[in-house]
Amino acid sequence: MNNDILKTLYSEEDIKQACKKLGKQISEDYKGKTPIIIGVLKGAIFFMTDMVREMDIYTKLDFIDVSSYNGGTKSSGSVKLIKDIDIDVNGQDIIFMEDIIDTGRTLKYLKELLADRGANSIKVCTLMDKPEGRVVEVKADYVGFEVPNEFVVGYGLDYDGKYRNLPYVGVLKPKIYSDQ
Ligand SMILES: O=P(O)(O)OC[C@H]1O[C@H](OP(=O)(O)OP(=O)(O)O)[C@H](O)[C@@H]1O
Ligand code: HPA
Ligand SMILES: [Mg+2]
Repeated sequence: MNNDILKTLYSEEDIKQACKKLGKQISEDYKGKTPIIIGVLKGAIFFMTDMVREMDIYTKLDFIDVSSYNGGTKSSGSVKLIKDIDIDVNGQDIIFMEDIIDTGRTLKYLKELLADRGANSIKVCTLMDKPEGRVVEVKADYVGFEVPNEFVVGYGLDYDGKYRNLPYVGVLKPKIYSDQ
């Protein structure tokens, strides 16, 4: 699997440091509150579990599963809800945990969904932001890294459902896409 990677963008250590920094910042901003942390499956699994353990505040955890890439490198343009959250978010403070914001479609969909359900506040924490990929306007509140306009894999992010379990984030060799 490591052989398919052209270059590493963020090492395990880089990611660990980013989680520490963001966790500290969120703990300060939400002091005295109990935000609901919603992990956006599947990409955000590792980032979420690492992030919440860097937070020194009470939290409640939930998950939502949405998909729009179907394992490929291009957004299908429509976001499909696969699994909803269980918690009633009315009047609650929400923090979405995302692995990446690219076109912005997923985040726009999620923010509108929870705003309609009466959330008190909705913020977004993402490991990576790819501003050049943006198609709809949406902003993250907490960002680990601003990434170049390349398709990245690892630490939760997939190509063809694979590479999520790489402990770092990298760029695939072009031959991997052209073989498909
Ligand atoms: O800003 P966008 O262009 O909407 O892209 C970002 C979203 O796309 C990926 O999810 P994907 O739909 O691939 O599902 P997955 O997390 O299960 O891989 C990623 O995990 C984000 O949730
Ligand atoms: O660069 C990416 N890599 C993996 N999944 C993604 N979903 C949106 N952008 C990406
Ligand atoms: Mg994906």
